Amino acid sequence: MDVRDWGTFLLPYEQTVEELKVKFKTMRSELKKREEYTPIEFVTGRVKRLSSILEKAKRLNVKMEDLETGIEDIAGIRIMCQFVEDIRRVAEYIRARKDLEVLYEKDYITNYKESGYRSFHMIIRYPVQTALGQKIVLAEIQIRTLAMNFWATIEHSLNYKYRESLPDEMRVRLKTAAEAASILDSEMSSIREEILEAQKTFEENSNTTTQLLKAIHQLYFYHLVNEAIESQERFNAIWQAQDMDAMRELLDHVRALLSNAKKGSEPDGL
Ligand SMILES: Nc1nc2c(ncn2[C@@H]2O[C@H](COP(=O)(O)OP(=O)(O)OP(=O)(O)O)[C@@H](O)[C@H]2O)c(=O)[nH]1
Ligand SMILES: Nc1ncnc2c1ncn2[C@@H]1O[C@H](COP(=O)(O)OP(=O)(O)OP(=O)(O)O)[C@@H](O)[C@H]1O
Repeated sequence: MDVRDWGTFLLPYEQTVEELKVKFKTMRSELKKREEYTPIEFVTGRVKRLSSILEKAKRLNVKMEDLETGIEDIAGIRIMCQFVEDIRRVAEYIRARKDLEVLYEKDYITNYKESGYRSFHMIIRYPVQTALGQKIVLAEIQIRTLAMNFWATIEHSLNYKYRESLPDEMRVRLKTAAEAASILDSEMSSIREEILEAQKTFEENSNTTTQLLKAIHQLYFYHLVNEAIESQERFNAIWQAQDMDAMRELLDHVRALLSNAKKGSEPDGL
């Protein structure tokens, strides 16, 4: 292949990387709007450099005419997540998509590599629409946490610097660093559960408070002015003490008053 042929060979891969980046960045903003929390922190992508494709083809004994099937990561994107749990969720979203097909997965989180490398990989078939019609290309999606990414980026640069001859001592220290990154991820996961729990309790408490204030307001409509004033005063005291059990009790009490009043007469203005 001459230089011009390489340019056209890489075109569908460039298009694939651009499209996949847009799709997963869009997924990030959509999930943020829908659920206020997104498992995707950020997305990157790259087309493998020519020298790297040729070096890999040589290493894996892939013939030039078999590059499209023999090298699966010419197009690659990387999805970074805050927590390990998010990786499984993102993988589920990818499996459910109709615009790509997952060929196979490599779980380097459960089965981390000898180097200490951790990530979840998916090799996909992606149909890209070119001027000459549809072309199906292979692409790699790497999903990892911020800590895994930090480790892999440093390790990649060190390996690049030392080529094949990374000193043994360095290799061992990198492995230990990978363990440390994994512990960091576990720590963050346990904090995540606490945060989610706190958010849930906060939401429930805030719902009770809102319902109680609405119910007290309704007492006026039923001319239960004394009860409304008394409930408001009790609410103020409970609010000061942040006693949620008392808040729920008061809500039940006010609801009972309202239900009795409703049996009697229709409120003014309702
Ligand atoms: N930094 C770092 N990245 C790795 C390591 N192992 C795998 N990767 C990344 O994951 C990609 C796919 O790795 P593998 O699943 O081993 O894929 P492969 O195509 O069979 O083999 P290689 O790409 O030669 O490693 C690599 O191209 C790297 O981007 C590692 O030990 N360190
Ligand atoms: N799927 C991917 N998404 C985003 N960036 C990637 C992806 N795979 C590799 N990269 C990054 O692209 C750059 C070039 O990597 P390159 O493809 O040459 O090597 P590699 O994937 O690490 O190795 P290999 O040749 O063994 O596949 C590196 O910074 C690497 O971290």
